[in-house]
Amino acid sequence: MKVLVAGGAGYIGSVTTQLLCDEGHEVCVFDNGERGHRAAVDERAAFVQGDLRRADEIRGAMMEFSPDAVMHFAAYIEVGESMKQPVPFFRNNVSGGLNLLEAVLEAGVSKIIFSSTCAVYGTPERVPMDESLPRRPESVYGESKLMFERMLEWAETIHGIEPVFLRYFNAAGATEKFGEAHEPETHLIPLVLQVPLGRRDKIFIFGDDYDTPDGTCIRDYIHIRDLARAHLLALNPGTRGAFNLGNGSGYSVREVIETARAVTGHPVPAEVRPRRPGDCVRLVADASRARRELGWTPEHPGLQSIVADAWNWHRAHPEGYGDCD
Ligand SMILES: NC(=O)c1ccc[n+]([C@@H]2O[C@H](COP(=O)([O-])OP(=O)(O)OC[C@H]3O[C@@H](n4cnc5c(N)ncnc54)[C@H](O)[C@@H]3O)[C@@H](O)[C@H]2O)c1
Ligand SMILES: O=c1ccn([C@@H]2O[C@H](COP(=O)(O)OP(=O)(O)O[C@H]3O[C@H](CO)[C@H](O)[C@H](O)[C@H]3O)[C@@H](O)[C@H]2O)c(=O)[nH]1
Repeated sequence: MKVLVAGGAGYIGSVTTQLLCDEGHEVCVFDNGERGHRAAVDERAAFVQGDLRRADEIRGAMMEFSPDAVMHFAAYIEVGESMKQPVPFFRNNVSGGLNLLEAVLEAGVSKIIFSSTCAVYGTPERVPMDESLPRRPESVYGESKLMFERMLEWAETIHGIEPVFLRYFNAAGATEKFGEAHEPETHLIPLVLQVPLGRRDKIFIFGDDYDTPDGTCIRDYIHIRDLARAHLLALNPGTRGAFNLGNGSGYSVREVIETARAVTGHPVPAEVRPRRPGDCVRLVADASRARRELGWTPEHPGLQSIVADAWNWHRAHPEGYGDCD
């Protein structure tokens, strides 16, 4: 298939592009390079530098490439930043998304696979979390993702497109070629690994007084290879709707740090700091629907292998992609 990957120079988009190319799909990455890296675009894919907030740029790329399907990763992603700067988030994630949707409809593409998030649920009423939970985001980031889900739902009703919402839990890990290089980095696993890399002295634990066995927050870390595979499965005709993507196992912040110690052989000093505003105590996926309807089974569910893959990539790329953006 011909697949246009918006945001394909970023962390999850780069690995998905790699897997699409491995499977023989023809890929065009559309990315403005603001938060991604040219070096993260698989050399087998075409690359168009463009910004979703410029309707003509995405329309031009869509018309020129004429894809069978679109994958939409391009967004601002950091919850804390969204609570300080809501307007740029809505501008990018909602208005940029709308430009993409308009171009999709104009080009007659029916399949769009959207990178959504467990943040659309807000604090869950129950854990593990399935797709029937109410969507009540508690951040601008989550709200912006929900707004785009709703736009796609209306486009499905009115225009008959086939939207797929893949609601990721915590993306982690790497392939040999591509890994996580956000600037600034806020995610736990790459930050922990910066300690053995000699780039920071210690890791801060944001709160150890939560109602969990060791007092620290629990997350469901999912390997990006598994996330990328879900995108390929979602290309199947007829697949539509929302799918939670996680392993269904929760690990605490302390368990992640312990795992990093075991993987790297470094003592990784840790210091407890106050809670980070907006953190939920426990987010764990019930991904039964993805297993049942996509035929998706995570192949790298163990935290140890997720952290080991991230560590191998960071060791090989201590400066990330080295483009210092
Ligand atoms: N990383 C996670 O744990 C996680 C969890 C849940 C959902 N998600 C979602 O997955 C998607 C990918 O996340 P990621 O970690 O790979 O993020 P990322 O920042 O690494 O990648 C996003 C890419 O989109 C590009 N981009 C952003 N705005 C753009 C625009 N207006 N026009 C063109 N390109 C633009 C950036 O340059 C970057 O290459 C995001 O939509 C994010 O909300 C991520
Ligand atoms: O230096 C750090 C960094 C993180 N944490 C803790 O580690 C856990 C995981 O934090 P991350 O920042 O790695 O991930 P989040 O769960 O906050 O964020 C994830 O889920 C969000 C939605 O809730 C967004 O989708 C986001 O992009 C995605 O990575 C949290 O309890 C956080 O407080 C620390 O203790 N120290």
